[in-house]
Parts: sequence; structure tokens; C-alpha cells
Amino acid sequence: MALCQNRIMLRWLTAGESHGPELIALLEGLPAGVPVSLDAIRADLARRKLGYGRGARMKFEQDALDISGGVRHGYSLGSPIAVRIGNTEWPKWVDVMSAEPVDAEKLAGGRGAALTRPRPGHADLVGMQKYGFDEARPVLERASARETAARVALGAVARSFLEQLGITLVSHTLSIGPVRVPEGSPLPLPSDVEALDADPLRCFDPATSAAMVAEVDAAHKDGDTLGGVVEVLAYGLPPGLGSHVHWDRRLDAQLAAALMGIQAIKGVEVGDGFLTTTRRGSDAHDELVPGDGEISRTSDKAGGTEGGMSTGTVLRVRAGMKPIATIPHALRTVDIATSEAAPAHHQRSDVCAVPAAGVVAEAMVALVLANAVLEKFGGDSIAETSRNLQGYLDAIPDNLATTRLSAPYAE
Ligand SMILES: Cc1cc2nc3c(=O)[nH]c(=O)nc-3n(C[C@H](O)[C@H](O)[C@H](O)COP(=O)(O)O)c2cc1C
Ligand SMILES: C=C(O[C@@H]1CC(C(=O)O)=C[C@@H](OP(=O)(O)O)[C@H]1O)C(=O)O
Repeated sequence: MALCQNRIMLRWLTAGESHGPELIALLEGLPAGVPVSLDAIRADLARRKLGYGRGARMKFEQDALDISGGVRHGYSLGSPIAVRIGNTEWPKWVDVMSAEPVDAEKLAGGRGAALTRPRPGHADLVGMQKYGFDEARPVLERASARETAARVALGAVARSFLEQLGITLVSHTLSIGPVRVPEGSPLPLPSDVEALDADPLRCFDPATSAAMVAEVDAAHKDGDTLGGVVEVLAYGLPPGLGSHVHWDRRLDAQLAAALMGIQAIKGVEVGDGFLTTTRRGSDAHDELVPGDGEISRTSDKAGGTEGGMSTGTVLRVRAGMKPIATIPHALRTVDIATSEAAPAHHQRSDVCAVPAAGVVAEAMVALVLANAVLEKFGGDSIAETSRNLQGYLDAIPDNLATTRLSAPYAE
């Protein structure tokens, strides 16, 4: 949900635990007439499972998708869209996650055993303190990034809405641990998405991707885990989404909050972000030059926003993910049942989930941009939103018109 307190146009909520029967997601405020295809959502759910270094669960668990409201014959109705994603692992967890009380002997040992050795870096310990639990299961079930499947499903719908307006998103992996795509590498275009999804790490640079695979192998061998950085690009945005007039109307602030709301994301950059802080002002900004009937920017260091508003160039945001906290070579912790030192609990986990985080980041950016579009242009049907957008673009006076794609990225 966008940060904006008083002008939320698009609302979204998810529910469900990692090993519960299903995830539920609701999207409210989408205009009518947006194509919503179960196959397209399934394709995005499959993309979220991709990535070299994902754990065993990704191989055997299927996302059983169903839409139970808001869509008819492949198009949105304008009513709330309700999505269900069944966890096919559920039969193994019926007792452990039952909504009804369960006899204690059914939970003794195995999956139902109390998790009293909290993992440093996960939500376990502070969640127990805050919610008054004596073991980590009730905390980790909702902290788990299994929930991101629900957000990706809604993000696929938001992406379809944006695509109707000529706005296309691309996400890719910039770094895994210390291995990084060289600075200044070309940005992937919408036409590169298929190739990106085929890459083991969703990295656009083949040599870097090969080095990333080696890095994941090395971490796996050492019983360790890795983080990294993903980037999301949005092509085709109009200028003027978001606003400079108040903190919670700023598009960059809304994007940062949405990205930071993804499990394990610890840093967000817009455009060149922290690199810009090392430059002098004369080298930090995108100069404006007269173009062929339109004003052009000479570069895109800002990453597509100025003053909290989209500039109409390529939006470029990054999210930095910390290494996975469930580490085979377990970290030190305290068993809260005995107050003795102990290794943190570990059953299985991802070695690296950065490529998946890129797909989740893309979904979050899609939802924030869809909200920003609806805030600016409104519309109860996609035709009305589209008309309003075109009317706004047509009304920008010639002497203020800017080139939508800055030179290096234009297709
Ligand atoms: C796609 C994805 C997959 C993840 N997989 C795991 C995992 O297998 N094991 C784990 O401990 N954490 C995993 N995490 C991260 C935890 O969910 C996260 O660290 C935890 O909820 C605590 O939140 P925090 O890191 O933001 O403090 C994953 C995160 C994402 C985005
Ligand atoms: C299930 C998913 O991710 C899970 C996210 C996660 C965590 O702690 O965040 C821990 C792992 O779950 P488990 O402990 O059951 O193996 C991941 O597999 C998924 O992304 O669909």
C-alpha cells in the first residue's frame, strides 16, 4: 500500500502463513477492463521461484493459483480482486498449522517441535518478545518470504494495468556478494526480459553471471549464504507521477518504503544513489539541452525522479538484500528453553534468494507506480485512465516537453 495517507487509490493486503493452507491477496481500486490472466500471474509466480541458490522447497512446492473475485472472462471488473495461492506442502503441516487446537502429543518431535533456538538475523527472537510466544514457529511462519508469492501475484495484475498505458518494467540482478556487474554496463530493455529469466541469476552480463554462479557454489560448499543488489527499471513513465509538495506524496519515498518492506532488504537507492554522494555537484546532475523540438537530459544519474516526481525518463531503483539468516553453518544463539548457548535452528534454506527478490521488487514497484498513475489520472475503466493520461501529455506546452527516454536507453 502506498505511503500516502489520504490519497490511497490502490490498496493491497496479503494474509497467510508460510506452511498454512494458502496465501490470500486482495487488490482494491483497479479500474475495470484491465486484462487479468491466470497464466500471466502463474508465469510471474514461476519467475519468483527462479534463481541459482534457491532451496529445496522451491523444487517441490507448487503455487496453486485461483482468482475468487474481481475478474470476469479475463478482465478486471473494477471490484476488489481476490487471489488464492494454495501451499501444496500443506498436507505435511496440517497439525502444526491447524487453526483448531491440536493435542500436544501430535506436535511432539518432528515438525511440531518447539523452535527455541532463535536465528540471529531472522524475526525469531524479537517476534517472541513482542508477541509473547515461547518459541519461534508463530513468528517465522509470517516473517517468511513465502508471503512474497502473494505480492508477486498482485504485482502481475498491476503490471498488466501499466502495460496498457505503455509502461513496462524490467528487473535484474546487479550483484551477488562481492561479484558485481561492471559500473556503466548497458541497462536491459523490455525486450531482454526473456533472456534475463533464462539466466541462472537473472543477470544481464554473461561473464558476471558465471562469476556469480561460482560465488553461490563456494558459499554453498562452505555452508554459508549470500545477499546482493537488484535493480528495477520502468520504461515509458509520463513525467509528473508523485509530487514535491509533501513527503508522503514523493514517488521516491513511496518506492523506497515499498522496496524496504520486502523481507531482508536493507538498503534502497534511486538512480546512482550513494555513488552520487561521491561526485561534485557539477558532475552529479542530468543537464538539460535543447533537442529536436523537445528538451533532452544528457544523462540519467538521477534515475528518473526529480523533486519526488517521475521525470519521464527511465525510472531506476535498487534494493540491497542481506545474506539469508538461516545458515547451515549455524550462528551462535541462546536456547531460550535452557538459557544455554546453542547453535541457531536450521532445517533447510536458500543459499541465495537475490534473483527472486528482484521479481518481488518488480512487483512492489508495479504496485506503487499503478497507485501513482491512478492518483494522477484516476479512471474507473482502463479506457478512461488512458484518455486522461493522453490528455495530460497533449496539454504539456511545447516549450516544456521533454524526451521520454534519455539517449542511452532509447530503443
Ligand atoms: C525471496 C526471498 C527468499 C528468502 N528466503 C529465505 C530463506 O530461505 N531463509 C531465511 O532465513 N531467510 C530468507 N529470506 C529472508 C527472511 O525472510 C528475512 O530475513 C526475515 O523475514 C527477517 O526480516 P529482515 O531480514 O528484513 O530483518 C528470504 C527473503 C526473500 C525476499
Ligand atoms: C517458501 C518460500 O521461501 C521461504 C522463505 C523463508 C524465509 O525464512 O523467508 C524460508 C524458506 O522456507 P522453509 O524454511 O520452509 O524452507 C524459504 O523456502 C517461498 O519463497 O515460496
